[in-house]
Amino acid sequence: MASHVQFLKMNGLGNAFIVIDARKTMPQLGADAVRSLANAQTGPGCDQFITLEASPAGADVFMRIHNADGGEVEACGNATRCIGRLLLAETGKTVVSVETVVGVLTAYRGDSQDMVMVDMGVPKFGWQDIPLSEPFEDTRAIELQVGPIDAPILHSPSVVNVGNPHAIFWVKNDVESYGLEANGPMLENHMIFPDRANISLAQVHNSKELTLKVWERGVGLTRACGTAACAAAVAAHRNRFTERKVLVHLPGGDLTIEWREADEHILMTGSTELEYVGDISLDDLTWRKLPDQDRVG
Ligand SMILES: N[C@H](CCC[C@H](N)C(=O)O)C(=O)O
Repeated sequence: MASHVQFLKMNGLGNAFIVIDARKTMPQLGADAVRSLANAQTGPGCDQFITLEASPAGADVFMRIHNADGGEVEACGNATRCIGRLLLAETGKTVVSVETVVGVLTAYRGDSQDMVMVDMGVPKFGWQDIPLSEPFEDTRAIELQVGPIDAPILHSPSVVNVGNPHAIFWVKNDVESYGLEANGPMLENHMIFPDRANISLAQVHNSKELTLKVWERGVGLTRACGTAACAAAVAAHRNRFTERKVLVHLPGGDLTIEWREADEHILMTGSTELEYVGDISLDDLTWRKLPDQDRVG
């Protein structure tokens, strides 16, 4: 078995990924290795660790997603865009397919090499689909006593599943003014969320624009979260706050989200960045950036 593996350091609006292409050699990296590499103190650092594998469903690739805490999860919109960029360049096609544990997603070339649009599929709203531990018939507004951020709530929180679970708290003031870093762990692990949840604070500016701050399940605060942007855009429209197409501002940049009326699919468009190629020693997980001329593939 190879003693080293190359990786790509990529990001979608600052949402950081380490990408390993295991379609040729499958490196044995367990949860402990993921945690070590995802931690910027001990590795390159990332929010999600992405492993590319052959697709059993015949898609261009199977994308396996692990959060920085080592847990495997169902969806990652920004990573899907980054992998879409790699596949679009690798295949020369204008449309590529990415299989995940919750289905096959489609990625489309955008107006430039770094811009990618992903069809994230159809959202789910049933309380069992989120999932929630209690029955709520109207998941646009669930009753959740959460203390500190109750006060400025404009509207009870909404929950949506876009492959992964999301809760959106509608706030009146600047999303930076609620100390999400302090409230995040309590909300992520609230007993109402048996699978935990990704937590967003959303400030709606007008019918076409909102701002998000996200505490990601298994990660913490991130610069951007694609599935959160999808969930918030859908929940905002369901609450009649916005139209079906909105511009979502995140700390790392903007995403355009459209919840298409014809088929209820969510389309997410935004930029991606390939930062560098690196190399990891599988013996001791030490790593280094590779100079351009040493890149393979
Ligand atoms: N950053 C990712 C979401 C990761 C969600 C993950 N934290 C989870 O546990 O579902 C995105 O762009 O969609």
